[in-house]
Amino acid sequence: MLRWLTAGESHGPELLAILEGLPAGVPLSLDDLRTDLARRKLGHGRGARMKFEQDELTLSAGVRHGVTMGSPIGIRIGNTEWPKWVEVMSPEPVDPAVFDTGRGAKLTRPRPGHADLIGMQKHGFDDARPVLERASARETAARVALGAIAKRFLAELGITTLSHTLAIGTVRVPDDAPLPAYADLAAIDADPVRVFDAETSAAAVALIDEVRKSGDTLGGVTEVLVWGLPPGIGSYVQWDRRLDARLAKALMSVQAIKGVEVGDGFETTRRPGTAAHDPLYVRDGSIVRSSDRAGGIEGGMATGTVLRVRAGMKPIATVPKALHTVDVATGQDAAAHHQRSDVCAVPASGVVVEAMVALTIADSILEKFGGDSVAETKRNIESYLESIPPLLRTSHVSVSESELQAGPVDETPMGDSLSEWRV
Ligand SMILES: Cc1cc2nc3c(=O)[nH]c(=O)nc-3n(C[C@H](O)[C@H](O)[C@H](O)COP(=O)(O)O)c2cc1C
Ligand SMILES: C=C(O[C@@H]1CC(C(=O)O)=C[C@@H](OP(=O)(O)O)[C@H]1O)C(=O)O
Repeated sequence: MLRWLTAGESHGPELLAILEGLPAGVPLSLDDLRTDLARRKLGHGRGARMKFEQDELTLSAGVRHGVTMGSPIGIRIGNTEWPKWVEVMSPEPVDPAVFDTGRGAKLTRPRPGHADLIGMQKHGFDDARPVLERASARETAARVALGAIAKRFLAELGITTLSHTLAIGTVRVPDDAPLPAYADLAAIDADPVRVFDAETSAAAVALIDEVRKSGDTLGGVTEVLVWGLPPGIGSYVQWDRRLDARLAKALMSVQAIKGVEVGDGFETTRRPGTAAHDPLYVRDGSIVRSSDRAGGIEGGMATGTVLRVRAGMKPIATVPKALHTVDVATGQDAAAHHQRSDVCAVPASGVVVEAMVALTIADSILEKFGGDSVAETKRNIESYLESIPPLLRTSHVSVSESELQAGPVDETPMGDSLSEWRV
């Protein structure tokens, strides 16, 4: 079992994270984590803080000479903004005058859509500061660092993960646009909004600029793709073992994510059964699917084809054209608290969602295959794949109906396709 926790406030000294249960023998460098931390800060529409705050990374435990040891991994990400917040966020009591003006002034005009008001009710605060400090998506830096480790482990098993932006506000990648391949990751990261379609990207950038000028904010949709999964991780036998349920929980836990779809998701509900599923055929010695509508999960288990999940993010709640609220210090109508903030963080949310998918998949892999070293996990996967009876073996690549019809009559004996697996 893999487990992980984070701690830390948005303007505190640092974020902390612990990852426990990762096998020994996973090669891991600080640069693996730094690369993903840098990806999370990018995206047209991010606020000023992304430009001046650095993520000061330390790997404090669990890694020796560039390889995991099987012990808990400890991560520290220093907030370089901390010197400005030492008094406001001090763990020791400070002069109460700090709370009269400036940074320390009490926040009593809760932002609709953020955690401010309910957090104050729940914890008995007369100031939204302690709420927003932890509700803030600054915490996602810690999750992305954890996810980078999970991805490194998965890469050792031949499993690769990619995220990309599908929609920003009303601008959306056309339904018939081709899916990106893992090789397209660098191009996606180089795009200002992480969209794998030049026309859609330009339209999304223009929309963000327009919305920024009008003092508004935007949400959107991201998609994560995972290649190389062994079939059968997850389970149909109990609600909390289902892979789709675990992914939905992981994705919904990301700040501002309001919806999750697996495969064609809600679109599937509008189709008849004959056009909603992925029919099976025999091709080149194994069972192939003629489409990928299910997104690589059937009955709560990975099918072994590409996994495809989507996360929908609501628009940023700190709207510059401030929303109507109430000043809870006076009981009067007011405009919601607003300082700097992101206009659109959908590209960054994709990197966060990708991290949560990687952690969830790594956990499911370890649940089925175990292993105290990555070599042991690998062996267990290989022997499981070997044990699948020839007539039950499936291909991890789908082939379209038209290709299947055009193709030659298949003479390959069933079960000869195991070499396709990249473990
Ligand atoms: C990467 C990322 C960046 C975000 N940046 C901001 C921001 O600058 N301002 C803001 O008000 N909300 C921002 N949010 C969203 C808030 O964290 C979120 O709206 C808040 O936690 C309440 O949403 P919830 O109801 O889903 O928890 C961001 C979210 C993510 C994932
Ligand atoms: C700091 C990060 O995101 C922050 C997430 C966030 C929020 O309310 O979620 C609000 C903003 O913080 P601030 O109000 O201090 O400008 C973002 O900058 C980050 O992603 O590293």
